[in-house]
Amino acid sequence: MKKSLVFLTGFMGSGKSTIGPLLAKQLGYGFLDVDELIESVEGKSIVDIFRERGEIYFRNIERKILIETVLSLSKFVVSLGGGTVTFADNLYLVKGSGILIYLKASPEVLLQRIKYKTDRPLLLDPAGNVLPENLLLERILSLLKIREPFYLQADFLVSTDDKDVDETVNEILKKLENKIA
Ligand SMILES: Nc1ncnc2c1ncn2[C@@H]1O[C@H](COP(=O)(O)OP(=O)(O)O)[C@@H](O)[C@H]1O
Ligand SMILES: O=C(O)C1=C[C@@H](OP(=O)(O)O)[C@@H](O)[C@H](O)C1
Ligand SMILES: [Mg+2]
Repeated sequence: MKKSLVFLTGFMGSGKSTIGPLLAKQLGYGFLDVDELIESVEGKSIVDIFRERGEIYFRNIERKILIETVLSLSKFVVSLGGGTVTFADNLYLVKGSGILIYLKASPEVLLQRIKYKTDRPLLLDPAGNVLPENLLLERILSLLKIREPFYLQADFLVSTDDKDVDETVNEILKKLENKIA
């Protein structure tokens, strides 16, 4: 059966939030970024939510928004957070409602894309500072090891390492042909 909901998953920095709106425009679909919705519902940044309430609180909000708002959308591209499909049975809920695409990037490319970013609490030190490059790469490698088995359950993956944003969008469009309503 053809679906009308497209989800982007992948590690932090893989490009979900960048590619999502461009893909939606090409498909004539709406666009939603789960992290942006969480920030607007909570009235604070992801960093502040993690700092003030902790990761489990964040995961429960993320899951509630997924179930109550996101899964019933139609003709939407949804950029998930990098941890969404790794928590509880979110992966199965997502796959049951739409097409899941894994935006894959190598650890080295991820490192280059995220090394100066301060908006991802899981990549900061306990004081909230950016990690030095060697420790950041270690963090990426250890998280990827746990998470990639989840990402690999996507309907298909697109490698983004050697592509610019437009090439990535075009490859997704090609792979989605005949699969969506
Ligand atoms: N080929 C590419 N695809 C996606 N993002 C890229 C690419 N090359 C560089 N970038 C940059 O990498 C970052 C990806 O961040 P973002 O889209 O927020 O990722 P995510 O939402 O997956 O964490 C952005 O700063 C984007 O400009
Ligand atoms: O990987 C994760 O657990 C997270 C990824 C982030 O989203 P991006 O993948 O869009 O950076 C955001 O949801 C939060 O910081 C947690
Ligand atoms: Mg994002």
